[in-house]
Amino acid sequence: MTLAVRSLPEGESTALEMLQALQLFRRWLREAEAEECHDPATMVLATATCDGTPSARMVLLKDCNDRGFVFYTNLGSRKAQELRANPQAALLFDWAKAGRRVEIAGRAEPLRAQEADAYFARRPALSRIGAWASRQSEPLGSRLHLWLRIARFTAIWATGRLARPKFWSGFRVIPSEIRFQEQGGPVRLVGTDDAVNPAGT
Ligand SMILES: Cc1cc2nc3c(=O)[nH]c(=O)nc-3n(C[C@H](O)[C@H](O)[C@H](O)COP(=O)(O)O)c2cc1C
Repeated sequence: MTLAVRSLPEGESTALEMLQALQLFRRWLREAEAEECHDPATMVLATATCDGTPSARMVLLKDCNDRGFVFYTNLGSRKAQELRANPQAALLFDWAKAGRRVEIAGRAEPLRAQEADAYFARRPALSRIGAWASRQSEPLGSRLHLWLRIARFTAIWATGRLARPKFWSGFRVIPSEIRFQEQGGPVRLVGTDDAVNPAGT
């Protein structure tokens, strides 16, 4: 049973409503961090080609502020190529233990280089090496080839020169609609009176 859904269709939502929805999302994410066995920042990202052929995959949410939802990827990947051609995207968070789901639709914008640089610099060394070594969405020639690339970039990292590759960056999904769903258990209010309709709509 869906207990609470808040839908904010483009054109009908006010900026204030969207800020409240983003606040509620961050609260649910914090609560999921305490409850879920899997990483609650895991989300499904759906994209589509210009002719509407869809595709979906898991990615990790790396930031959510009042401007939207940020993830990082290889810019040669299928998802990045599709988003550059068609910025419409959908995200889905599934927090099974809490019986909560959040569905988001919006437009993906590439991050500015400075923001991606700052995030890349904060990543653990192995993740930075992985970003250089991985040719995402391309068939892996052989494991040996991948290991050789990892060894090569580990050696470069050891000299302290592993800046963000130009082919790796992030996108921010700016939401036009956020739908909150809560299932099962006792009815509980899941947001401010304005942000969420507990009766479900
Ligand atoms: C739990 C999980 C988290 C993932 N997070 C990311 C991520 O943040 N960025 C990314 O590019 N790929 C991530 N991946 C890999 C993608 O799901 C996907 O296989 C890869 O990015 C290629 O996708 P594409 O060819 O559709 O672009 C993740 C996979 C899993 C299972």
